[in-house]
Amino acid sequence: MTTKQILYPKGKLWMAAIKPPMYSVAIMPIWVGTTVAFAETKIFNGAIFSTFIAAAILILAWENISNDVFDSETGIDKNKHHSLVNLTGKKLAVFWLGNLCLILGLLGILAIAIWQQDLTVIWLILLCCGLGYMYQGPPFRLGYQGLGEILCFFAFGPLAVSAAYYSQTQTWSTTSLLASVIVGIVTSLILFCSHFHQVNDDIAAGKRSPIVRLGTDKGSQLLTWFTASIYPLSLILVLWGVFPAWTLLSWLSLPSAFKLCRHVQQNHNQPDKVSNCKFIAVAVHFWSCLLLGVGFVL
Ligand SMILES: C/C(=C\COP(=O)(O)OP(=O)(O)O)CCC[C@H](C)CCC[C@H](C)CCCC(C)C
Ligand SMILES: O=C(O)C1=CC(=O)c2ccccc2C1=O
Repeated sequence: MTTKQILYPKGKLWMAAIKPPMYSVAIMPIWVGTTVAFAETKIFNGAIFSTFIAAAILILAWENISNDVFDSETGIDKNKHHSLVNLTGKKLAVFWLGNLCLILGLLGILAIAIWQQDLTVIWLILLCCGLGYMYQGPPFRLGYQGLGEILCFFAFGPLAVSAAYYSQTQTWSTTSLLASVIVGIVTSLILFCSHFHQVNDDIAAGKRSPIVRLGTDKGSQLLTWFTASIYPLSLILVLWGVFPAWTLLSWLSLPSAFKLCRHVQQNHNQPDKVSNCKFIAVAVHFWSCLLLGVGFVL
């Protein structure tokens, strides 16, 4: 048994590599776009919804698998034992597994486009994939410049939510666009949180993540402001009559939001303690988006 295996049980490393909780990030834009479409038009196509969810999961799998491949080339993942490339030692196989996921995911989206006899959805999702590639792939690697959160906001927010809305209705909606701002913000919070414990590795590999740029203290303050922003935003939209009152159910994510901000404020400069904050952010994302969608359906 190697030292690595003694310190990190293989099963746990594989779970960390596959990141099951992260896949709610792919599901929620489709959920929110579809529920807004149902609220406004009473249209719901279950086959399109389930195909879109499966395709979104496959596309996010591609993003994560290829992230391990591209990061293995810059040396940034040399201490990341749960990188698929480090776990298997088979970079090429991992690369093609990622590509297979992408092809299958895009075939799902193509099926929706053919169903609709309209290529709009596929163009929107190709744009999302382009942003995903630019985040990590050469020659762009925009995540290394600290631009990942902006790409993440547009990919999982306006683009993915509008694509889901369009896949049901073949029209556009201002309400869906406004809901997508909330989805985009909470998704970017997850990415922002993922940098706190990686500052040293990021600096060593030349990655200027927002936390490397700002420092962990200012980063924890910014996190609090952005996390807090989604609650008054949804309240204003309800008071303006844009969102139904039931969407305030998303405020039930407040306990997770408080936990996230408190945890990061207390531990921002202690990598071992702050490393789990990404998963608290996933809980904020999950509950706020799930309940926002429920609020549109009720
Ligand atoms: C792979 C992502 C983050 C991991 O970043 P990092 O390298 O810091 O992580 P490790 O420490 O684990 O190595 C997420 C990046 C998100 C990206 C900016 C945008 C992705 C767009 C998706 C491809 C779009 C999916 C659309 C779907 C919902 C239809
Ligand atoms: O592994 C990660 O850190 C992330 C993976 C991922 O798919 C994702 C998607 C959207 C926002 C953030 C993240 C991650 O942080």
